[in-house]
Amino acid sequence: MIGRLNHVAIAVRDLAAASEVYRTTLGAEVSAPEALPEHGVTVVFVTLPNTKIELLEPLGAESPIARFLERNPDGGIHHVCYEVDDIRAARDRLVRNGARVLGSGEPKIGAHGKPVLFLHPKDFLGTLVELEQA
Ligand SMILES: CC[C@@H](C(=O)O)C(=O)SCCNC(=O)CCNC(=O)[C@H](O)C(C)(C)COP(=O)(O)OP(=O)(O)OC[C@H]1O[C@@H](n2cnc3c(N)ncnc32)[C@H](O)[C@@H]1OP(=O)(O)O
Ligand SMILES: [Co+2]
Repeated sequence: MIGRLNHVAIAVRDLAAASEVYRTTLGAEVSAPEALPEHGVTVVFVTLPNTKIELLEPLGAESPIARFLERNPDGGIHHVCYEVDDIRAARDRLVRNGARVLGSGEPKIGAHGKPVLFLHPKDFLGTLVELEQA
């Protein structure tokens, strides 16, 4: 069911400093920051030849990454995102198999303008999983 690895997300406290690490120290192409209030994050994407790295900074009091950063003050890998051909069919199959879909269960539009869903980390080996419509 899952296809390509779309991105690996890293939660950070300071997006400008994190972007500089990827741009200058690692020599990568880093996008301009984009605020996504509906997701409670500001994001930049690092483009790699085979996938992307998503750097996330909390946005707003209700950010879903706030507690993660309290537990991991230096930042850390927050989620992996896999592409699926049909996100609603994937969700229905996962729910039938007992996985927990986070939030309302309805896909939201993600950072690439495509529908996304999140799956509970406790159901996937301690890793938060994002699904994105291919
Ligand atoms: C940029 C837009 C979009 C895109 O298009 O790419 C994005 O990526 S948005 C990214 C941010 N959005 C989300 O993460 C939405 C889904 N996330 C959530 O709903 C919450 O973050 C969460 C997964 C429910 C966790 O919320 P939190 O407040 O941290 O809950 P708890 O403190 O109760 O944690 C419960 C339990 O789960 C462990 N946990 C939490 N986060 C992670 C994580 N990222 N990876 C692995 N494990 C995680 C946490 O440690 C708790 O475990 P125990 O202590 O053992 O109970
Ligand atoms: Co993501």
